[in-house]
Amino acid sequence: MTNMIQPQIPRLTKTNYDNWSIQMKTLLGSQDCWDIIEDGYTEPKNAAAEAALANEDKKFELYKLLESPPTLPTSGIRVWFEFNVVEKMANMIQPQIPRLTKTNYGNWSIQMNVLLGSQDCWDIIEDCYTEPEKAAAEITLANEDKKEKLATATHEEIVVVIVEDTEKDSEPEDFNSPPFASCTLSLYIQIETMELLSSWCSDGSLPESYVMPLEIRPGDLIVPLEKSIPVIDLQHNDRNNTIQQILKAGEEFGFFQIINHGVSEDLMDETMNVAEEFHAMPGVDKERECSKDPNGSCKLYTSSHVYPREDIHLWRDAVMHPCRPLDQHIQFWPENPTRYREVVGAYSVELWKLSCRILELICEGLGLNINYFSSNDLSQVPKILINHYPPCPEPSLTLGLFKHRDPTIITILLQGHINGLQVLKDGRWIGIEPLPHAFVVNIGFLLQVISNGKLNGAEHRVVTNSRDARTTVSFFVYPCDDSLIGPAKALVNASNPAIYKAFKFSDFINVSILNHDDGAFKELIYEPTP
Ligand SMILES: O=C(O)CCC(=O)C(=O)O
Ligand SMILES: [Fe+2]
Repeated sequence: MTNMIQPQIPRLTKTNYDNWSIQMKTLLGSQDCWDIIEDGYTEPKNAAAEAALANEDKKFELYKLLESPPTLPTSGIRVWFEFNVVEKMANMIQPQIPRLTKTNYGNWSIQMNVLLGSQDCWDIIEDCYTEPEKAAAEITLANEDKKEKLATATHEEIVVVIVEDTEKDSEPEDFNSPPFASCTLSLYIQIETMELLSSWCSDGSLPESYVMPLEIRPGDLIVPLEKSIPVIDLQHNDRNNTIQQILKAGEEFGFFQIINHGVSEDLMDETMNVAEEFHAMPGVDKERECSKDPNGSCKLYTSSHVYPREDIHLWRDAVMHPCRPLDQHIQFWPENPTRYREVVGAYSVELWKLSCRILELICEGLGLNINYFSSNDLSQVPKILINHYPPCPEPSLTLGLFKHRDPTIITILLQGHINGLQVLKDGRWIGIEPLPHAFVVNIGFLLQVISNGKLNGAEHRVVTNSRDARTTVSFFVYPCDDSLIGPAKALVNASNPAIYKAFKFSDFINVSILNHDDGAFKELIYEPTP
């Protein structure tokens, strides 16, 4: 990468690491790129990396590792040559990137260009990117089996090797085994592994990287399970009364539970069963089941979307995929457990109807047209997120999810029968009691903005426990990417001015995913002009 900025870069050798890294840092730092790299880079402590640094001959073995994927020390991340570095960098900026495949290079490269270009990074990457015609790249791209093995190998560390065409290189070439005859190793990066939590958590330890700073640890405090979160009966035949209850709960808590909501109890139970069965499968199988879409719409991850960027990890695994229109997405969902598509498909259809019904009630209560969402280019694209929080050896030290507001319009949660969800009310955490066959509904931050602050996209978090695994299914009601979100015009006037700026949803979601603190949200509040 640095070669394109300044061709005279020092080459990494066994003796010059410190000096080399300072120069690299200065060089890339001057292009505002170093912090992107730093997160993906770990000191070369790992045995494979050390060995390679200590012994020039070992470089050749690194190439060999890449030629024989089963021995590549990797775990769970698709790695192949420089593509993966580009993908990884893009992932840090925006997790919704398409995955490079044999057939989508043109489209992929345009999207990467836009994505990284927006961060002033593309021109740096471009020169280090090899067109897939080149032999080394072709071999990796052409062999889907190898990719599969790379993706599912379960060693502890990953070594990514960036190869560089050195035809013009004047140094003697001692790598003479095709297809690497014209390549030298210029840099290698060791990336922290992204092994699913459920693949190793039963060893009884809580690694340091899961220990939260004191101020956000849940501690040993017993949080009361509050009856005060309203439980609203949707069969109540006084529609006005139902609307008033929803608005009041949305203002005071941002959360409420609903019963008699019309979704069959059997379907709720079956959905929970397949969700649990999915997370109980071996990691390799989960990876395979979530890799059916070349554009990567079905995402399996651990902790958060941006695991490689995290200082601290969360005690959860997750799978997320879009679910509407169903016929455009269902073919990319897991086929195992065998009833996954049938059950989660039926569940998505029912939850879609339920979300429309709740939004209509809310619109009516706010004084908006009941078709506000469908008629304002806010057509919704819901996603299913299945969270899994395994039993945790030290629940007082870690979290299943950080305190956050959902970046949605609303969220409807099936939380099963295990406690864990807590909402922040007047500076105090209160637990949301699991009620059989109820749904937990919460106001998303987008609806807080649309309602101009009347409704509360409340902060919530998830704590773990040492006894029971907890699986939950969130139905996230998102607007489409290019929706413009801002206070509804009907709710704003001279005596009630807009308190939020309008923003494009896609701009917002990228920032909010990367910042689990409130920064992204605060940015959107109008500072009154003096
Ligand atoms: O798992 C839970 O209880 C809550 C999940 C949640 O807050 C989320 O997915 O945003
Ligand atoms: Fe949430």
